[in-house]
Amino acid sequence: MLRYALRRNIIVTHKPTKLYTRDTRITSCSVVFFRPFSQRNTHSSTSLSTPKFSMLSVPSTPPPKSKILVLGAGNFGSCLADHLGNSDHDVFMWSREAQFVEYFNKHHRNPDYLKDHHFSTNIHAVGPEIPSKESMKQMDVLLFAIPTQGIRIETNRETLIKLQPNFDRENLPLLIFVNKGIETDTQALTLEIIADTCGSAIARAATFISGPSFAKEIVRRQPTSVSVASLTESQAKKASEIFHQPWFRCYTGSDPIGLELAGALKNVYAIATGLADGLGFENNTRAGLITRGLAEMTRIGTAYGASPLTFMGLAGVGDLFLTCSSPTSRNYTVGYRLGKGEPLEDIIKTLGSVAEGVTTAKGLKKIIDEMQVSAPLANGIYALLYEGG
Ligand SMILES: NC(=O)c1ccc[n+]([C@@H]2O[C@H](COP(=O)([O-])OP(=O)(O)OC[C@H]3O[C@@H](n4cnc5c(N)ncnc54)[C@H](O)[C@@H]3O)[C@@H](O)[C@H]2O)c1
Ligand SMILES: O=P(O)(O)OC[C@H](O)CO
Repeated sequence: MLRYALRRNIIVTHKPTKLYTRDTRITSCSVVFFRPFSQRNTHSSTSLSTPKFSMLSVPSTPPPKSKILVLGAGNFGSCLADHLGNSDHDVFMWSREAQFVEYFNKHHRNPDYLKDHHFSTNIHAVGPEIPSKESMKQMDVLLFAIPTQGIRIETNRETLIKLQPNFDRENLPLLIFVNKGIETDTQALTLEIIADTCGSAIARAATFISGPSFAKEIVRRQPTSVSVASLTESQAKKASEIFHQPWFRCYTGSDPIGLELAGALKNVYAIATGLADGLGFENNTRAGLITRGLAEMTRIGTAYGASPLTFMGLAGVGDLFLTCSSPTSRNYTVGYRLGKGEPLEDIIKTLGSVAEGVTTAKGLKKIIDEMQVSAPLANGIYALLYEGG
């Protein structure tokens, strides 16, 4: 396990508010360091610091109006842009497609996703060029809603690489990430991808939001609760205030790694429950799979250095329960259609949207093999997707 940690250069610190670099000789070091695996207790929760979760009270005065740039105009990016626009912020939504930008600004509709929804007029679409240094300087918040991994390329990494020369490093905006996945080839979480591409100072400024949150329901103002975590709790609090509304509740914590892992792993277990449903198994089976999935993701997360309690919260069991039990989930749908006998390639081609569990299952397989964690469900899903069953 230590070998794994060193290869990946990830060490979880006991003080989650700081990021350290291992080797001060590497001045431009972009590696995020956490507590050494050798100091981790992989089975017991008692030695792990408990992230502080606090219920954020609804602010008595609305948060100041922020300038927010949302990167990614898919289901989740446009749904969150809508929520923020309706919360009176000035929202800019970047898309890499010129046609989208033109269409959205004319009709306030998304031609590809959430097609029935009329979006907030506080949103202005921008692109397809990568946002300039000047425009980035004016932003209080950058919200990344781009998938971790495309079918062939690492989409989040690609965007960060292009964007990073344009950051105003003296005056960083709040950086918020909502993607839920593990990069296939590197097995990196987003916090590591940010550190790799932009450096540890920018990784320190990152905040993560995760929890049971279908875009389709958020645009209809269905009450939704999410967890918000960053290495410094003040940033998580700031992000919460920007998003918080009576129908959109944010709970802050300080276990970004646990939150990220929970969000990524639940997608793999949703493929498993979808598969069982597609094969004709009933409620007992699904409940058993969700419960064993929760045990498995907690085991993997704990071995990774995350707090097991994070998996008991909104980003863990909350999102696992949602995703594993609803056909609204794309990951569940992939599993369901596999269970009905459709080939994976056809499902991916026709799904029309990302199902991060498919690529995450591949990255996760390497992680569980190297860490030697017992994960029969994740192994089974990997075998089904990539080894012909
Ligand atoms: N949809 C939801 O309900 C939901 C909820 C919570 C979290 N998420 C997570 O948010 C992330 C985005 O999901 P989504 O539902 O919006 O996906 P989506 O498939 O609906 O949209 C993805 C968007 O990203 C854009 N994109 C893809 N590759 C890109 C690249 N290289 N550069 C720039 N843009 C690129 C696409 O053009 C598209 O607009 C995923 O990690 C997902 O797990 C989604
Ligand atoms: O449609 P899915 O399976 O990507 O799930 C969407 C969200 O992650 C649910 O919280």
